[in-house]
Amino acid sequence: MNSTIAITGAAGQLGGELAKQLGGAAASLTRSQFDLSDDDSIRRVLAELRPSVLINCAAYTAVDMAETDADACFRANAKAVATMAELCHDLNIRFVQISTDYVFDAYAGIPTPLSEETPTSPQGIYAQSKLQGELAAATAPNHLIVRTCGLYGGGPTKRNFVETMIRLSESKPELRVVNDQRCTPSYCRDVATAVLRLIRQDATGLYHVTNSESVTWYDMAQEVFSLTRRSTHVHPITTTEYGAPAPRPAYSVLSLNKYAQATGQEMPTWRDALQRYLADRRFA
Ligand SMILES: NC(=O)C1=CN([C@@H]2O[C@H](COP(=O)(O)OP(=O)(O)OC[C@H]3O[C@@H](n4cnc5c(N)ncnc54)[C@H](OP(=O)(O)O)[C@@H]3O)[C@@H](O)[C@H]2O)C=CC1
Ligand SMILES: Cc1cn([C@H]2C[C@H](O)[C@@H](COP(=O)(O)OP(=O)(O)O[C@H]3O[C@@H](C)C(=O)[C@@H](O)[C@H]3O)O2)c(=O)[nH]c1=O
Repeated sequence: MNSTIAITGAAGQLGGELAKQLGGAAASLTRSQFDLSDDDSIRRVLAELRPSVLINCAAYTAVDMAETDADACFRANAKAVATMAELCHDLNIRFVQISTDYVFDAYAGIPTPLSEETPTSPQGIYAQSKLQGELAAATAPNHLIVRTCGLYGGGPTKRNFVETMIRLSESKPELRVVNDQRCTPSYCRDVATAVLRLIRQDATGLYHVTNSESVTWYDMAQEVFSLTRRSTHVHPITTTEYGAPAPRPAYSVLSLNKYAQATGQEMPTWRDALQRYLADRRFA
């Protein structure tokens, strides 16, 4: 086995950022090289590559489309993860699986940041497939599962809330954005740095890693337009009014205490991260 860190989904937001930060130490695998729907390709690539670490950033991430595409979503986000976990067991590879805040939903009483011990309650197809992927990943003896939220990064060609807001504002003077979902949208650069820190510390088990503090998507949209000096008017609406196909958590702010205790590091705030992303993007 060599010291290579293999990254799947390398053409995606987080995979691309990890590849950038790892440089030559990374074996970056895109969909054409590592297809989650093809077990044989997964087995062949990992047997040939024999990396020391496999970071799986590849996933079916189209949350709303998943509601009517369950088979493909579960094949990518659960079945393929089980295959990877089995191979990581057999080939003694450290398995790093990325998961989501959407595994949470209902909460009772006053919302407080959700810890790694908080019971999960995934509602939509995507969310359920990601929790099944966590359970599969945990069968690998040496596994690290990182839940994150609201990823953005990689510049204007990537699909995420920040880029969607910027793109829509170019053709619409007014937008309607939900104000009843609170979470912590996170800059891929900060999440990638934190994931690599956990890997270097030989951390195992489940960790929450997002930027810090929390915001509603409505307030996030407002901040995007304030920082980009756009006059787009944002109307606060409810999740019901928005009417997206997939259910989403009303509150999925993740507690970062376990990460802070393990690394001695505090994550940058979502506001600081957004400012840096938009500054970096201007020159992207
Ligand atoms: N985006 C977010 O807001 C959040 C994401 N996550 C999780 O983080 C991880 C990374 O997400 P993110 O970087 O945003 O995702 P992206 O959607 O940016 O990238 C996902 C990558 O996976 C690849 N992919 C999709 N389907 C397959 C498949 N069947 N076989 C091989 N590759 C495939 C895509 O390839 P291609 O480029 O060819 O389409 C893409 O490059 C995922 O596990 C996701 O569930 C967790 C919380 C929030
Ligand atoms: C584009 C848009 C979205 N919204 C709402 C929909 C949704 O509730 C919220 C976020 O919208 P998006 O569709 O951009 O993001 P969404 O696909 O919900 O993002 C999710 O991606 C997956 C992969 C994850 O794992 C989650 O952590 C989360 O980041 O904002 C509006 O209210 N108005 C809008 O114009």
